[in-house]
Amino acid sequence: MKLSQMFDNAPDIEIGGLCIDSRKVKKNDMYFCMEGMVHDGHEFIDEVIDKGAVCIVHTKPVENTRKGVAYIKVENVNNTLNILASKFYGYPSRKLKVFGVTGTNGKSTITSIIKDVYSHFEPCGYIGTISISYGDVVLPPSLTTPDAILIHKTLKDMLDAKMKAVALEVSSHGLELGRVQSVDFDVAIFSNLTYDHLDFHGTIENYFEAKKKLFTNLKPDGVAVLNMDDAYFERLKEACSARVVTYGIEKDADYRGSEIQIGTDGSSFILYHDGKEYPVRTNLVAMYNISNLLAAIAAMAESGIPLEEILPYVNSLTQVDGRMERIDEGQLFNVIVDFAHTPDGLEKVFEYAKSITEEGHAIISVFGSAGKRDTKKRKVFGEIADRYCESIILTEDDPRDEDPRDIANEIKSGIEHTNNIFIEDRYAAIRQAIESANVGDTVLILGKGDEVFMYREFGREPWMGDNHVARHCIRKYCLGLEDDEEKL
Ligand SMILES: CC(=O)N[C@H]1[C@@H](OP(=O)(O)OP(=O)(O)OC[C@H]2O[C@@H](n3ccc(=O)[nH]c3=O)[C@H](O)[C@@H]2O)O[C@H](CO)[C@@H](O)[C@@H]1O[C@H](C)C(=O)N[C@@H](C)C(=O)N[C@H](CCC(=O)O)C(=O)O
Ligand SMILES: Nc1ncnc2c1ncn2[C@@H]1O[C@H](COP(=O)(O)OP(=O)(O)OP(=O)(O)O)[C@@H](O)[C@H]1O
Repeated sequence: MKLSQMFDNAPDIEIGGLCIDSRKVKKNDMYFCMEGMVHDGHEFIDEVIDKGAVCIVHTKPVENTRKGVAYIKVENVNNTLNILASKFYGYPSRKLKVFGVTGTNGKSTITSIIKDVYSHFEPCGYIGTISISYGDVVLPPSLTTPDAILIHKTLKDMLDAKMKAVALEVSSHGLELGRVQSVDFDVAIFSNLTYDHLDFHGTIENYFEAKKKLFTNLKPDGVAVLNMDDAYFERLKEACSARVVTYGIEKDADYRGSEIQIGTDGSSFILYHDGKEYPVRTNLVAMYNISNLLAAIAAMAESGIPLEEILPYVNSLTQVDGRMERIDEGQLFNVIVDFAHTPDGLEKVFEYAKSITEEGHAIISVFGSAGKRDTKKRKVFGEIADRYCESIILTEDDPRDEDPRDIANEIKSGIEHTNNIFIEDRYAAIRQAIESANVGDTVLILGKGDEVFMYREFGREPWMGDNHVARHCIRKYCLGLEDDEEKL
């Protein structure tokens, strides 16, 4: 695209690509000087020109301008980036049905359900914590919500691959840092808001204000799908200029789940909508997943897919890796791997574990808490686990440059009654939990979900994955089966 098509009175330079990171700049790129928390993009102007950038978008004065390079001074680099990223890739979000999901917990689950079910009607892609995926393409995730350039580029690639819709996870960081400003959302879904990310947002009020942006920026003919059971429902509803549709379990929502039966391998409930009753059977378990499912059902139904056609598919949903993932190798106790890493997530998973563990049997949990992230939640994790568990094994979870033992001690400060030990090595901790389980017990391995890396002081190190380790330990140490450790 020519620079003159982007800005009035700009020279006719051909722009090959857009870039916000000097380390990734290519010849003929346009570089946007973003001011971040650590660096100021203006620092890298010379470097990017040396690498072949032909246009610099900036706010601060630039000394030593160079011939053959266009300098575009703007009021706000991020706003310009968002407008141009969408334009450069041909406004792809306007041509796709875009489902945006935000909330503290449940984003990956709700988007995965939408991608899974909606794909039976029209090809649907996914962008989020787990991956970027569409058609046969599965790419590793960048961030939960990537930067504006990657989002619009990916949406264009999805269009080229004949996708008609996309389910996009929208994190509070993504909203606060303006990564989705020019995404044309059709449906905005809210799961819940509880304590998280206060290291970044400072206060829960700021955190709410960030989440709210998805709804205040929603186009008037869009649909906001809101959780009526959540404490922030009323405030969010007031902030919406688009049509609001509600879902819930406790309140009389537009899509209401009731008479809910939760089992170990599936659940059932009655869906009440528009004066009609629909019996629903799903392979999802845990009460919070019924809420996630209702959100996804409401979003798809409001997009024009009849409920009668959606519901048959919710009993064979693809397992979302590491989210309430049941590990069953034929052992006589429950093993669940889950991504719970917020107080509310932990509480909900323990509630479910309690509901499936008969009186007289134990809940054994293995978890830690991430280094250099939201340190206040550590003690709270201890307090929650203390209320539900018979045994707690504290271990490493993305320690970064903190000592996992110190993190464990902070968690320990919330544990008053329950037996607990610290085993630094996560593999050894999982093995210990599995070897100590008796018939009828429930082992919960929490915090890392499907992640196959561990953040240490030097960066990411490969991690075998909680689900693989759990499966291996059950086979090897409980069932006495041969298990190829190479496969881990
Ligand atoms: C807190 C946060 O979100 N930080 C994001 C932010 O970083 P920053 O402000 O520190 O950027 P910076 O390093 O100061 O750099 C400023 C600018 O200079 C550029 N730069 C920097 C260095 C250099 O050598 N050359 C260069 O051009 C950078 O590309 C950037 O454009 O802008 C960067 C560029 O877009 C992001 O990569 C970075 O995400 C970091 C990696 C991150 O870990 N973010 C996490 C916390 C995040 O966003 N998480 C949410 C989900 C959270 C959840 O729900 O769990 C997500 O959506 O993934
Ligand atoms: N509706 C919900 N209410 C409370 N907790 C939930 C809910 N849905 C999921 N969880 C918990 O949160 C964990 C993460 O779920 P999920 O990945 O769907 O959320 P997320 O919002 O995408 O989180 P992240 O962005 O950190 O990946 C689950 O493993 C579960 O423990």
